[in-house]
This record gives sequence, structure tokens and C-alpha cells, in this order.
Amino acid sequence: MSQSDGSQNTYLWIGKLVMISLAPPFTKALSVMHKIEAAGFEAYFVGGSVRDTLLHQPINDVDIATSALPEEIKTIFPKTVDVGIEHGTVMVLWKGEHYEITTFRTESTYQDFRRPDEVTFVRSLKEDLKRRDFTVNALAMDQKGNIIDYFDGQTDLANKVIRAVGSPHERFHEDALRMMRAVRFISQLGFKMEKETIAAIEKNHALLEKIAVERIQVEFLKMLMGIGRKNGLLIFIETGLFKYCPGLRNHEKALEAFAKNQLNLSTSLSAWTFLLFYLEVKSEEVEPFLRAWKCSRKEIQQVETAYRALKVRMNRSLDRLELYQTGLEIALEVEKMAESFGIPVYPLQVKETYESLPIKSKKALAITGNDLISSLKIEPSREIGLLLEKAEKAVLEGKVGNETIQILNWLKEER
Ligand SMILES: Nc1ccn([C@@H]2O[C@H](COP(=O)(O)OP(=O)(O)OP(=O)(O)O)[C@@H](O)[C@H]2O)c(=O)n1
Ligand SMILES: [Mg+2]
Repeated sequence: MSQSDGSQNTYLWIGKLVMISLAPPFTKALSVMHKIEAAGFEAYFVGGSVRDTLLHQPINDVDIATSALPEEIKTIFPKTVDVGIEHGTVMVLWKGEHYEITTFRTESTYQDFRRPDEVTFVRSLKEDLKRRDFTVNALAMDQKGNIIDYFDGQTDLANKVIRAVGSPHERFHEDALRMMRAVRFISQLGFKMEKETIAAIEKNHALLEKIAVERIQVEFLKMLMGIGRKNGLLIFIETGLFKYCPGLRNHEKALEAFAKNQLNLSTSLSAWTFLLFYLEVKSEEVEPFLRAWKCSRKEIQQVETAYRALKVRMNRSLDRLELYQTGLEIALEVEKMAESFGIPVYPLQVKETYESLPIKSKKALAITGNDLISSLKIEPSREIGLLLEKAEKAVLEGKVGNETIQILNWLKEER
């Protein structure tokens, strides 16, 4: 009997038959699956959605793997987009939803540890699952909810173990990012890592250098924000992966301290801010540090603001001007961060104080540079900016009301 002919017997042959009820993201995708099967091909749910369903965790998107070639998928569905056709992925637009459908494939040779030189499409599900990263990610589910498990992924799920499929060394050589994914899953799922998988990371950690920082960042943040952060970070340190991440190489001790403290890291903003705090990054080094991690300008600004505020908040509450400069959203986030250090926090008071501020942004100030030029007869110069700042501060401190005439008179007296 073939292992890939999609018949019920295939599953019985493996000896694993588990029935579960399908969640809405799956049931919605069923008609896509039916259509592929009606055309004579196999189709399965694969990857994270199957893993998370078995863990009773919510799922977002479903990935579908099929024995049909990309060109065949395109003849089955009227609307498709070639999102990654060279890797076998076609996006199908169907009944108002979109689905990524990937042809079963093996990846034969890898020269650069990042992506296959050559993708070989195969007709066998088992061949496809064999080249996936971890046993818990190498599960497939058919449209009836039967689980297909060739690599004992369900046992590892039950024992909470991350284990590479087959040879970890080979899996990490195929894609070195998988080493980061391993520590990310440890943290995200609260799992342990199997010994040989750890040993292979220790041996191959330097391959991470070949991977784009953007991709590493995604896994790194998920690791920092997971429920098993301590364990994930400790393995990230012990295996030496940290040395190949921007700005972390000489900070083993600080990272350990960061791992061991119970912190409330629910957002990427708090993750970055705590990291900077533990590494004791100097204010002027924050920007280059985050730039090396490929954070966006906006993110960098927000983290700089939060970091500045947290350093103040460790000693005292923010004053009105600092609260204004920080903004309510970040100030409340900083309260949560401070709470992680056992500092008494007052989020309601922060909210009330913020709401009582006469202005919330520069735009709300009742004078502009042009007012200064026309009323105070000042030439356009640096002085304008300085006067506006002075006025802004005075309004916030209640020294003057936020009214054009009042501010102008006050500035005239002050000059
Ligand atoms: N470097 C990688 C990335 C992905 N995969 C396989 O592709 C699936 C889907 O990948 P992805 O969506 O990146 O990860 P998920 O496991 O689905 O995790 P998440 O819930 O974060 O999406 C994985 O489960 C795994 O089978 C892999 O083998 N190697
Ligand atoms: Mg996924």
C-alpha cells in the first residue's frame, strides 16, 4: 500500500487515527480541499494550525499542502496569485478568503543555508513532511480531522518536546533560521528541547550569520514574549545563538539576568525596552542598536521614549512634562513594566494627570511660529523653535493659559 495515496488505509497503516472537531478556519477551507480532491489530488492542513489545534490553542491562518503542482492548482481555481510559485506556493482566492496552497516538495541541495537551490516537487505527503523543521510541525490533518503523524509529533506534543525531524544537523543546514525557531517554540509553547536538537544548535550556531536579521528578529521577539521565556532565553544563551544576534555578543550575564526575572512582556515595545534596560544600553546607543535589529523608525522612536520613561519611573513617577512627552499609551505601558520590578504603580492616576494636561501635542499649542514672526517681529531663525518650546513648557506647567494673546504677552515679558 502506498503511503501517499490519501486513502483512509494510509492512516490506519501508520497506526495513528485521531478524530477532532474542526475549528472555523478549517471548516471555511474545506470547500477548497474538496475542490482539489475532486480534481484527483490530495490536500492536507499542515504546519502550525494543526499543532495549535492539538494544543487547544487558537489558530490564525491555515496552510494547505497538496500533491497538485502549482500549475495544476491554477487550473482548478479561477483566481490565484503567484505569491511564491518558485517554492510551490500559490495563493487561491476563494469565497472571499485567501489560502496559501503549497505543493508537496523536498529541498534537495542547500548551498547558502537559507533557501533551497532547487525545490523538487513530489507527490508524496510523507516526503514533504520529512523535510519540515520539528516533529510537532510535521503533522498533517485531512479534511475529516484525521491526523497524519509519521514522526511521532503527537508524542512530542504530549511530552512538550521540540525535536527536529530526522537529523537536526541536516534540518539546520537546510535553513539556519530553524535554530531560532527552536528556541522560539520552547518559549512560545512552554516546551523543552530534545538533547540532540540542542547539541546540533551548539554545533551550528554560527550559521545564523547567514540569515537576514529581519527574519531573526521575528523569532527573537516571539521568544521574548512567550510563556516559557526563561527556558527559551537560557537555551538561546547556552547554545551560543545570542552571539550571532545584533548587539548581544558581549552580554551573556545581562541576558541571563533578563531571562531569570519574571517580567510582564506582552508587547514588542516592552520586550525591546526591557532588553535595553538589562543590557544597560546608553541613550545614544539605543538608535544604532535597534537599527542593527532592523526596527522601523517609528518603532525606534517609541522604544526610545519608553526606555527614557522607564529609567525615570524606576525612581519616581513621571512629572507632567515627562508624561506629555511620553504620551498616555506608552506611559501606561511603562507603568506595567515598572510593576514587573515590584514598584507600586498608579495607572489611574497617570490617566487622570494626562487627561488634565492643557495640551496633548505641539499642534494643540495656541501659537505657531508664524504668530511669533508677525507679533514679536522676530526673523525666521532658531530662536522661534526655542520660544515655542518655552511656551509649550510654560503651558504644561500651568504658568500660562493656552491662549494666543496670553502666551505672546508672557513670552514678551520673558524675553
Ligand atoms: N524554517 C521553516 C519554516 C517553516 N517550516 C514548516 O512550515 C510550517 C509553517 O511555517 P510557519 O507558518 O512559519 O510556522 P508555524 O509552525 O506555522 O508557526 P506559526 O504559528 O508561528 O505560524 C511549519 O509548521 C513547518 O512545518 C519549516 O519546516 N522550516
Ligand atoms: Mg504558520
